[in-house]
Amino acid sequence: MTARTTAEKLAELRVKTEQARDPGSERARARRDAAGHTPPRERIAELLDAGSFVEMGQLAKAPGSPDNPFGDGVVTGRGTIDGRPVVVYAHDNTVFGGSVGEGFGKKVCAIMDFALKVGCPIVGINDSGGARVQDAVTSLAYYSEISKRQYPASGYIPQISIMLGKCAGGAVYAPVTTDFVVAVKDQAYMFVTGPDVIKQVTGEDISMEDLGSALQQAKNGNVNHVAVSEHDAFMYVRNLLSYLPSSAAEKAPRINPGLEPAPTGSDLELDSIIPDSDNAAYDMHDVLIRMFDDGEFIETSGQFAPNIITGFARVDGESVGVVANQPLHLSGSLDIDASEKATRFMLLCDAYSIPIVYVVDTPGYLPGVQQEKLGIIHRGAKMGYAVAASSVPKVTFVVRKAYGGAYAVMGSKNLGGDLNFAWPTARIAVMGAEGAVDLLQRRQIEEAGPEEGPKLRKQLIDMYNEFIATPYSAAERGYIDAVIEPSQTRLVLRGALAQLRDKVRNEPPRKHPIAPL
Ligand SMILES: CC(=O)SCCNC(=O)CCNC(=O)[C@H](O)C(C)(C)COP(=O)(O)OP(=O)(O)OC[C@H]1O[C@@H](n2cnc3c(N)ncnc32)[C@H](O)[C@@H]1OP(=O)(O)O
Repeated sequence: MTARTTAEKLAELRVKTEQARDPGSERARARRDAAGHTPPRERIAELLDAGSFVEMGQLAKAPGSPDNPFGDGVVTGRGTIDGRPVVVYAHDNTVFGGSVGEGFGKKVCAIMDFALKVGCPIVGINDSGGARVQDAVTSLAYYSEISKRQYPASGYIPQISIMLGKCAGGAVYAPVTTDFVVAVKDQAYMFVTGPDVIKQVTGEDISMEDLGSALQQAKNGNVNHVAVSEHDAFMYVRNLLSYLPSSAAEKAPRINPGLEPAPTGSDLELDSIIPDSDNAAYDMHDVLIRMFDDGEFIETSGQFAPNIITGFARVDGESVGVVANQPLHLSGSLDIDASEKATRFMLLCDAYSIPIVYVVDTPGYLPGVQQEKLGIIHRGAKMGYAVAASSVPKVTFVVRKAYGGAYAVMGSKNLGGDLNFAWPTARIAVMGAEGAVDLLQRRQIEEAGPEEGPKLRKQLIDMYNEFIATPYSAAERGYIDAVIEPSQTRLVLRGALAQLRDKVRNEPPRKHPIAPL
């Protein structure tokens, strides 16, 4: 064979690179274009800083046939978001349906190893049918290899999944093992097995929409955020990453510190935000946007357990995680879903050294047969575990009700809150006035007769609210550090977190604690 010239070798490289650019079959690409979906490299380009993407493994192929397409169903590489390094992969649905084969698996494992080495986030853009059926055990082996790497990555480098297509099997299990899952409405579908397999196995008829739409999966907690378009998903993830450190060895970036150092008109509005009536609802978001820098709050898992709000904001430029009750849903009570949502969020904040701010207005854990049957005892207990387990600075504001066990797990000082404040509108007690009076003074009320009984009950309720369920009995005992005017909240929080910046907690020597049942 004659030696080829340098020019010929360069030409060969150009041909291969061109073939690798969009390597799916014409039919598969036409199907993608007709669905209005974008190719993986365009998706990556939109997510990352312009021109920052450097591809790794572009010429990888599945073994077996020289005709196998380049890339093997996934595009992998590195780039930057807001100038900070990230590793990224995007499934190529036009090659074996974006399923995981040997070349694919090796590429994803290689960039995961790379991210672990340099300590930077991994963002996965998912559009895949899961394990490659024709590859049998090889694809299962590589899914396991990927999962194995998710473990050391967990809590060390942020892992984020963006769902942009119909994803099944491992292509949903791997994403839910990451820190955040973002799915696009009317485009992303997630299920362990699709409608056809379900029909075959159980005989149940269900549409793709009802089974696995982004909205459906957001309601059960599989998805943290539903985006309205691919672009929206990428912008959400860029924003989300700005609240997180590149790795647990670093701090999240401090952005625009020093904003509004004196009370503002928006602060003053907090003084009239709590309704006079105990049972009137209000939107906790209206409180939150007045507590943090620039009125910005990025919510996570908004559609799952909306009775508790979780998300990120900034205080004097520093990232904080927020856990707040939402009186608009279930009166802000804690049910199983709320407990699991808040638990996961607190442990995530703790892993990335992000302080936690609690904003409390909850009548307690949700009573009910269904909740008990589903195990609220052990599932609800997780929340207390997470508060105690989190060693990051924790600052709590009780704005209205803090009743029963929910008082304890919403960042109480007794369970590990570092600095705890209450508004004068706070009611801190074992239970609400009605319940307490009916439990303790039932006989007295009955003896007063049908005329006087209800009047006496009302008097006792008023007395309980006036003298017992107040922030002052907690302040007297040191469980509340100060009762503050609501309009002071933003600046008090700023001062509290500045004081707690160097907080350290020494852990006892052990391998790891064990979460409640
Ligand atoms: C550990 C695990 O992951 S186990 C789970 C294994 N995966 C599965 O059971 C899912 C199998 N796939 C499916 O159910 C469907 O393909 C869906 C729901 C994901 C997508 O459905 P549709 O959008 O209708 O796409 P369609 O079924 O036509 O698939 C598109 C192409 O991808 C291929 N493909 C999809 N999934 C896979 C897969 N897992 N392995 C290999 N090829 C696949 C299809 O054969 C098809 O190829 P073609 O273009 O040569 O015809």
